[in-house]
Amino acid sequence: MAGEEECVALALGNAADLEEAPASGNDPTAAGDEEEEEVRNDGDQEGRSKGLRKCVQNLPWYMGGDAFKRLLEEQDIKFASAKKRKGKTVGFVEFDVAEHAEHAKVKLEAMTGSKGKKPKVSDALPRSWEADETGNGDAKEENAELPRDVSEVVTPLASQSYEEQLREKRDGVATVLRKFVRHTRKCCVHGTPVPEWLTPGKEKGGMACDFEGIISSPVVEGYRNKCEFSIGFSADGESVVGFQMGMFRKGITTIGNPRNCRNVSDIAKFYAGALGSFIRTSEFQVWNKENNSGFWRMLTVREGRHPRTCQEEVPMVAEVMLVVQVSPSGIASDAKTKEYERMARELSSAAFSASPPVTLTALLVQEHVGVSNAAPADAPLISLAIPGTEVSVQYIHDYIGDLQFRISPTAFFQVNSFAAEKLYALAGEWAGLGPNTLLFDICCGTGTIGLTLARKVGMVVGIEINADAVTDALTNAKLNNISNCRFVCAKAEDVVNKLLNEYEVLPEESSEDNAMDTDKKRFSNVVVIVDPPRSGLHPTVTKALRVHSRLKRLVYVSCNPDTLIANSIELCAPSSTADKQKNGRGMNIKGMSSMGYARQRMKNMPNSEPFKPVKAVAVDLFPHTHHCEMVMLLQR
Ligand SMILES: C[S@@+](CC[C@H](N)C(=O)[O-])C[C@H]1O[C@@H](n2cnc3c(N)ncnc32)[C@H](O)[C@@H]1O
Repeated sequence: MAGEEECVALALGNAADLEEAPASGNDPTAAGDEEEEEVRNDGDQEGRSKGLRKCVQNLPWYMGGDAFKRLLEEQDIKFASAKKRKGKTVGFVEFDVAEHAEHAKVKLEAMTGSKGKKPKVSDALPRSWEADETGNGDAKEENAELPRDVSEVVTPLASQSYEEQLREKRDGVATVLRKFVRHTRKCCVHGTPVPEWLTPGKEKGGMACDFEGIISSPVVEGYRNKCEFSIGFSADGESVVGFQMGMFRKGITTIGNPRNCRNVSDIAKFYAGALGSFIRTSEFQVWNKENNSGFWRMLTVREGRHPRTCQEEVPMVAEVMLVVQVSPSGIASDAKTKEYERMARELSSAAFSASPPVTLTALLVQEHVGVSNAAPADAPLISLAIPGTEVSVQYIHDYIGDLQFRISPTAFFQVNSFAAEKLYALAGEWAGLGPNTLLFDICCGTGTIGLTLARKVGMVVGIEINADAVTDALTNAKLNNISNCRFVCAKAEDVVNKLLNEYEVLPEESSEDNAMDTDKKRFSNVVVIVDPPRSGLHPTVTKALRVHSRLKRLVYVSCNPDTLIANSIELCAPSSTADKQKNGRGMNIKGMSSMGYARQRMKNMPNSEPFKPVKAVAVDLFPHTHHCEMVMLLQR
């Protein structure tokens, strides 16, 4: 999933969701696996509701240490917290006296903020239960930035017909295919010959290749098989399980009830409600994003379908996994354990007494103390016994076509299984596979793409960074009696070059009867399918693919058309005759778009035969949102 952005819209709050398009109003920058830094003043937080709380964007991060704190102290400013994500910094500061607030605002705005931008000081969005105390009137009325319902944030296209949504996404992908031409042409400097595809005629509409439009999702309501809910305060100050009402970096921390979100399933809504009811009886606090305190942080609901319910309007769900993320610091171990057991009893009782009863297959707690909800893949997972069931498991199963897939809590799986079937079938068709093909599935997750195509090829080599996903992929091969797959747990950038060169690929004409010989590692052709996270492929991977001359066919699948095009510039731009830059030195990438950066990286690309874009298509995996998957075939 592909997924995940930094796309315009808002993302789910977990690292896994970097790879997929968002379902929630969490800050996309919060979803990343990027480094985060925190400055926190653990001092007096009392009285914050009646003080003057300000949100500072573009905080001068270089002052994040002592100098900034000193300035704040001089002004008698209470510094709640600040976070740095992807170079953007947001802080919350609080004053007792309006005069101090004005004075500090002037001082802060006179500084140079992060990335050279001016700090912007605005009122932190008041929450309605604070309104009376601050004398600001009804916070909800005043706060034009806060949407009326979280569904406006999570499913911004929901008010349009599905046809209109598809048109909008199709046009968006057509636009990036035009940008592809413009940016790649800019790489043709110093007399570099311009390939024909860079001067597309009118029939191509200025696009780099044939564009086959958009494939619709077979299911458009409640299609998500995975939802990551934040736990926090609603606008009324109630503890709630739902989605963030806007971006944290805009000062929005309020959580909205997901009841009107059309992409969320009834089961996910049911469990968000059930956990919400439970935490309102808990002595432990919900997570407060402004000062990074509290216990209950997130709920992930994952669903696996019954076999053979594919393409039905309402998916029949056979298995459900719940992962509740908590921040356990400072809580005694036995108090925690008791609360986990109480939660297991409450959730299972709610599920079994619902009419009709709701499935519950696996219940886990993820303990994570970091600032962002994006827990590392190895954050401790505690499996809870579900009362009334004999065994506790840590995974669920879903189906792609007639293959069964085991899915572990942190493993990626496309969130719209029905539409994913269409996506994988198309990728396989375009890959032009045969019995002598060696297929690389780069960023393979639980092995979905490789395993669904394994019977058409000689051998599949999958590469995946998440160890649990690789264990799932190996299990999935066995579950489906597939024996010609190898799955390697590694960063693709660390192993792709070595793996590509490990197998002998003989040209078709010289191939003998035994050209496909997995023991001797000989094949007659090699094909690569890549399906990276939203950030795209690492430059080492694009370089390895480009310089591997035996690779003639590459299918790129992505939930982020921008990074797909950026990587395709590196794969398809003609080699320049100009001197190569050394190690990217001298590059000033500040504020550069992904495509601009790709053009810069082209300057380091060794001379090699470029690929040519042949055709592209969009596949709508995320109805009601701005997102879609894109597939492009590159050949040479
Ligand atoms: C969009 S998902 C695609 C997964 C799979 N193809 C599917 O459709 O289910 C991207 C996958 O890339 C993996 N990933 C992220 N960075 C990676 C890297 N540097 N090397 C290898 N895999 C990576 C993620 O863990 C995730 O499973």
